[in-house]
Amino acid sequence: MKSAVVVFPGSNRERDVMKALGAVSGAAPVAVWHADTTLPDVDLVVLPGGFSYGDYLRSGAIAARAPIMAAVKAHVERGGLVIGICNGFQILTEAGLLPGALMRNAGLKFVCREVKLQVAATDTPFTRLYEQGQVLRCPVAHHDGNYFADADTLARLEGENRVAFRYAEGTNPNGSINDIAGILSENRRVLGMMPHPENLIEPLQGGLDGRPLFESLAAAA
Ligand SMILES: NC(=O)CC[C@H](N)C(=O)O
Repeated sequence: MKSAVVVFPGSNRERDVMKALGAVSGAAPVAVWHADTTLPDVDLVVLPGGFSYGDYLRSGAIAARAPIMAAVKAHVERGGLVIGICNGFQILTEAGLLPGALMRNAGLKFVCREVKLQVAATDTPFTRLYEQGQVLRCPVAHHDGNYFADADTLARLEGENRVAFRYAEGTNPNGSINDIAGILSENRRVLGMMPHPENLIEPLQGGLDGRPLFESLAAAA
């Protein structure tokens, strides 16, 4: 699987996700700078976690207008795979590539802890190696993770089975509507999620629950 990881000023999880992709797929991802205007020929584009442009204006709002994003949109239009993790999810909603918005956490505090995630959809290139309903451990670290969408959008997401992950067992850390932790685009090739699967891919990190996501991608591409 060929992949590119977009680095913005203030990204801080790009190394984690590059390591996860390299370890699972055997191919080192290419780092692409936000000011670049073209992507290399890749199957997967990753928008990593962090604090792009210092989270000024709104988390992800400035990054969504960075020069590289036109190439990311063209990649999506070609049916390419994209995953946005945490700040990457915020960037995808701000860019209009996924519906809804990530608001300030309901508790108005930054949360950095482990949650439980339930796999809500397995017919996706990101989750096919999980079991439907499987509960995973996964870390979160954010202040703007409170997913919101209007009633029509929510009905559509639920009706089209586009919720990939939900917070499980009362662990919703941010007030997200319907316990939504991650959603898919209409063609199921773009995933945005707040938790960090790249931080549970080897025993040294305390678990392997994030690994099947990267293995699913490696098998899909
Ligand atoms: N870990 C992250 O990607 C943080 C995301 C975002 N900047 C927030 O705090 O909401």
